[in-house]
Amino acid sequence: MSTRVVEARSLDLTFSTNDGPVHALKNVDLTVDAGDFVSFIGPSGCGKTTFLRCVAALEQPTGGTLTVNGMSPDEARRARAYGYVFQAAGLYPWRTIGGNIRLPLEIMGFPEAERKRRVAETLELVDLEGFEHKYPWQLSGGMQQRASIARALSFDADLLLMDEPFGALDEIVRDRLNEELLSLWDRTGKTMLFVTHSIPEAVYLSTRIVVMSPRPGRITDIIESPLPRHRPLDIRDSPEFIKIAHRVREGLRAGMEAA
Ligand SMILES: Nc1ncnc2c1ncn2[C@@H]1O[C@H](COP(=O)(O)OP(=O)(O)OP(=O)(O)O)[C@@H](O)[C@H]1O
Repeated sequence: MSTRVVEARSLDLTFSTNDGPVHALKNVDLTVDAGDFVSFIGPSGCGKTTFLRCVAALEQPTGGTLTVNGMSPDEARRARAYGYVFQAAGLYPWRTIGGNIRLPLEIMGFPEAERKRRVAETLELVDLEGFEHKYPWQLSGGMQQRASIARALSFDADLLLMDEPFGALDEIVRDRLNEELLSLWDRTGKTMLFVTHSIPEAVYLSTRIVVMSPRPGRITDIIESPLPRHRPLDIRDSPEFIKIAHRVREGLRAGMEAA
C-alpha cells in the first residue's frame, strides 16, 4: 500500500491586500503518495508557489484541510519532513559549498561526524564531489543550483519541495539537471513537488502533472503520466510524450480563456 504524503481537501487561501482580497487557491483537491514526482504548471499568479508554501507551513490556508505525512503542515515542519529548494540557489556567499550544505545540519544540531558524512554523501548525490571547499561564486549557475538541492537533501527528508529551481538556467544545462534530478529521484525514492513554467520539463520529470489556472488559482487538470520510470532525454520525441505535452498545453489554454 502506498503512503499518503500530502493530502489537500477543498483547500482555499484568500490573501487580504490593500486592493481587496486575492483568491490565490480555490477548492484545491490533491493527494500525493510516497515516491510520486508531481509537477505544478500554470501561468504566473495561479497559486503554484502558494500551494508549496502551504505544504511548508509558510502560509496559512483560509479554508479546507491539508496534511503532510498525516500531520498538520506545522507539525511536519517541526518534524523536518521536507527540504525546500528555491528559484534562486540562495547560497550564502561567505560560506563554502560544504559550509552551505552543512548549515541546516548545524541548525538542527547534528553531531560533527554526522555532518561530515552527510555533506560528503549529498555532494556525491548531486555530482559535486571535489567542490566542498569552493565558494558559490566559483561555481556555474547550474552547479550552484545542484548545491542548493544538496542542501535541501542533507537532512534526508523524504519530501522535496522545489519552486522553479531551474527557471533561470539555459536549456542545455536545464536538460542535464532534469536528467540528474530524475536519476536522483529514482535512486532515493523521494517524493517531489516541483513548480515549473516549462511544459517539456513538467512532462519529462513527472509521474503526475497538475495544471493550474489563475483568478482564482485552481487545479484544472491532473494528468497521470503513462511514461516509464526510466526516461532518456529523447523520450521527448516519442508520440506518448507529445500527446501529454499537448494535453498540458490545451489545459493551460482553456484555463487562460476561462480566467
Ligand atoms: N503574501 C501575499 N500577499 C498577497 N497576495 C499574495 C501573496 N502571495 C501571493 N499572492 C498573490 O496570490 C496569487 C498567487 O501567487 P503565487 O505566487 O502562488 O503564484 P504562482 O503561480 O507561483 O506565480 P509565478 O509563476 O509567477 O511564481 C497571485 O495573485 C499573487 O499576487
